[in-house]
Amino acid sequence: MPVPTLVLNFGHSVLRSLTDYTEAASEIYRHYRNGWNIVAVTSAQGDQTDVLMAEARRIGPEGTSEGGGARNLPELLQLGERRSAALLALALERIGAPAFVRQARDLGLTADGDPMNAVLTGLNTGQLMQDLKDHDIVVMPGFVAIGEKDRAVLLGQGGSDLTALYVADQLGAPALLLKDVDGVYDRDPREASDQPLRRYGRVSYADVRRKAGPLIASRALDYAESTGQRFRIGKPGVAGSSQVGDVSDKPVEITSPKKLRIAMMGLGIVGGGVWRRVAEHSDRFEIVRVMVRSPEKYIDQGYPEALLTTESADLFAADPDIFIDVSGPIEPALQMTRDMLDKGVHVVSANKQAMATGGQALLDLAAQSTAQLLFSSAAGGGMPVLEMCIREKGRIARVEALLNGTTNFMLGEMDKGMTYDDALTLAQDRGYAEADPTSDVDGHDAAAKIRLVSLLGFGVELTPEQIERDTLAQVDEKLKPGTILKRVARVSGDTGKLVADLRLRALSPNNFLAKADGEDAHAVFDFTDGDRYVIRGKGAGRWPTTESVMADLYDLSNATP
Ligand SMILES: NC(=O)c1ccc[n+]([C@@H]2O[C@H](COP(=O)([O-])OP(=O)(O)OC[C@H]3O[C@@H](n4cnc5c(N)ncnc54)[C@H](O)[C@@H]3O)[C@@H](O)[C@H]2O)c1
Ligand SMILES: N[C@@H](CCO)C(=O)O
Repeated sequence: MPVPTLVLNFGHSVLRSLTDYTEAASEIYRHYRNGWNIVAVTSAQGDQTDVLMAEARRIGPEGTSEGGGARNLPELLQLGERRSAALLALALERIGAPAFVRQARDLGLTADGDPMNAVLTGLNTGQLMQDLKDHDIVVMPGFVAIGEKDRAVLLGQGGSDLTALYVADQLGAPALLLKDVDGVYDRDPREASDQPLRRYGRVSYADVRRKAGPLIASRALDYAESTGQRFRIGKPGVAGSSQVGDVSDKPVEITSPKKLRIAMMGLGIVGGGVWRRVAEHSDRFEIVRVMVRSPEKYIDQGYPEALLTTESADLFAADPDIFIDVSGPIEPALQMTRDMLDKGVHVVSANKQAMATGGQALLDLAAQSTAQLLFSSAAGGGMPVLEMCIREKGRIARVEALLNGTTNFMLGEMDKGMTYDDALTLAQDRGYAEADPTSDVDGHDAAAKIRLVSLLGFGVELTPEQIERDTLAQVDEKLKPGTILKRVARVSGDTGKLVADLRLRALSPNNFLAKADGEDAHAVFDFTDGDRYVIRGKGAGRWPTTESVMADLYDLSNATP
């Protein structure tokens, strides 16, 4: 079965500053981890199109305007959307999400008529489907298509909404247009009024025109109505949205999400990343206390002394809604996780050793608690391997995966001629390795992740001793000419008999796992019905791991009334 595709459009209103591209990448990642392939269509940032237009007026022929007068104007004006696509792809790359930029020409997106207001006529859906199969996420500029004589043409005002709706329609995929409002309201939210604002769950094309004219370009709305296409309008990071179609429901008042109080343990590579990203979302989250071993070290780095503590009791006393564990050792992390769940505090953990040791008993405790236990970042870094396990449990026959970023990175560097020691030092410098990196090289780290895959994907608890493993010291004896060496985690079987190991395997260069570069993580899931899914991401590092923690935080925020 092909992976379902979702088309997202990032409008001008959500691409105002460079930071907004980070938010857009997060939005894409959250959908990707939920099992979607993504086509992300970009608008230009802020007023980029106006800036380009002003340049054209200065340099171009007399009479150059949005209405026409210069045949080469589309070549210039398309650059805003193309720049946006490249920036978004870079933001995705930073968090380790797979991303491939495609231009209208590559995808055979064609249009006819007025070069400033052209009408879309075709898309090479076969090419786009292939790109999605190969890369999972395709980023493309909106607003531009290829017209007569292979020249660029533009789609008029709000053209990227139209691009997204057209592409979604051609693929038979759902579309979500992302704006700075989380749906269609009964009046423009910018208008001052003492009446409460109400959002539509479902809203008709006619009501969108009547109540929310500036929200979506009329050409895009006309296109959807003429083809009977339903689509959603929403806001990055917010679960609620409005579905545009034939009918309207009664709009309802929406309350803003409660600001969640966070107590955190650990402020290292991952903790430092989480701190910064949470600070960018001060409307949704607030860090109220952080437990570290040596506060002086963090005060020197500029963290506020008043928030730091060495005492776990202070974290409980801070009355948090969420406990984030980004420490390394099993204890006190595991006991604190249990105690927090007992108190009804949600837990987000990156601590794979604590989660694997807690095992089924910890999951049972969480199931009895009013709070949730989320630990997506504990395995695979930014690769959503545990999400896939949870989603597909009961259907999985075998998982093959690269689950340790440090060793994958080291194998790549050693293959290029670096020594084992230098490769390990570099992995540590880049923040991939554990505090004690023997855990990475001897397979202890990957074994904990294999235990989490077994637990969530197969419902089986394995002990570390049940996982046979090769250490990285065995590289020379395993390498074969013409092959690529990877240390592959493998889990297969069923609840009756599950077999798991971690082996250095000499793979053919065509093998999907062999194509993972550097700290990349790849995983192949084979299902009992013969289906196969592959997923990718970065297996380690500050930003990919932070993104995974942030996605768990957003899930909690969106689920909290
Ligand atoms: N670095 C990565 O790429 C990555 C990826 C996924 C998961 N993880 C996991 O995330 C966690 C943190 O990793 P990191 O790379 O940030 O490690 P790090 O060594 O950079 O940071 C660990 C932090 O935990 C603190 N800490 C440890 N024990 C503590 C205790 N008892 N009380 C208070 N603070 C304590 C340390 O002082 C430090 O601030 C680990 O469990 C790791 O396995 C790391
Ligand atoms: N040290 C771990 C961090 C991610 O869990 C790795 O290299 O994979």
